[in-house]
Amino acid sequence: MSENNPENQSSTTRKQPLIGILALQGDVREHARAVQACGAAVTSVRRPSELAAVDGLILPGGESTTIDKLTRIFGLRDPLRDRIAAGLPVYGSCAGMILLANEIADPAKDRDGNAQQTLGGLDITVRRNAFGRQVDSFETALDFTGLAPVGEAETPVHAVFIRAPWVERVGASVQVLASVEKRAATEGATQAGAQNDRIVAEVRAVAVRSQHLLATSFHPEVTGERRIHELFIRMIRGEA
Ligand SMILES: NC(=O)CC[C@H](N)C(=O)O
Repeated sequence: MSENNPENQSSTTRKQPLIGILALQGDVREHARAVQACGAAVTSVRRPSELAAVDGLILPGGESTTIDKLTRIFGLRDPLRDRIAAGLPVYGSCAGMILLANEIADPAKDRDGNAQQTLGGLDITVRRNAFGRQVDSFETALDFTGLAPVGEAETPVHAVFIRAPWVERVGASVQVLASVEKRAATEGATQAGAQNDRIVAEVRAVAVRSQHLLATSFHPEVTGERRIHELFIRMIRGEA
């Protein structure tokens, strides 16, 4: 069988997958650059017909309340929910993670008291802007499961968090790929009294996967980190 004959190759290896970036608001260009750097084809998605053409979709970081509203204005909410439910591989970063979550612990409400909606699909509960005021934005080296080729050591991901959510609950089907420690030393421990002072750390999930859905609280697209996008492309190809 000739490797060069396209008919002899499976549909996933015959061509590079076409990856759509939901381009309503947020850091669309950064994701597009990251996808291109991984050698995959990329296109903007603003219409149902554009959504129908893609093999995988990225929900960028930005403002989840705005993206939520715009999906409805652009007639994309139901098509997005339908394709996610039908198994479309989707990667959401930051606001994109919020949009993929089945539940938001603290949804924003508009003037009429309507809570923001998500697209859902990923059985997690997220808390928006979760890391608190002092550390609204921060960078850290993060251990991330499953990025290194088999047999090679994992090396940390340089992760940038910008008013990021964390994951408070994961369903049974959801795998945690990375977590951070939230040090609750200063306020909590001092209040408990000097004798009992100790450093306590809460561990919070910041990268999760469930089958065809991948989400990170942080932004690999802004640091030149390509391994998360590569993982997503392998998921689309059925290789991860
Ligand atoms: N960098 C981001 O995507 C921030 C997410 C934003 N805090 C939200 O709730 O949508």
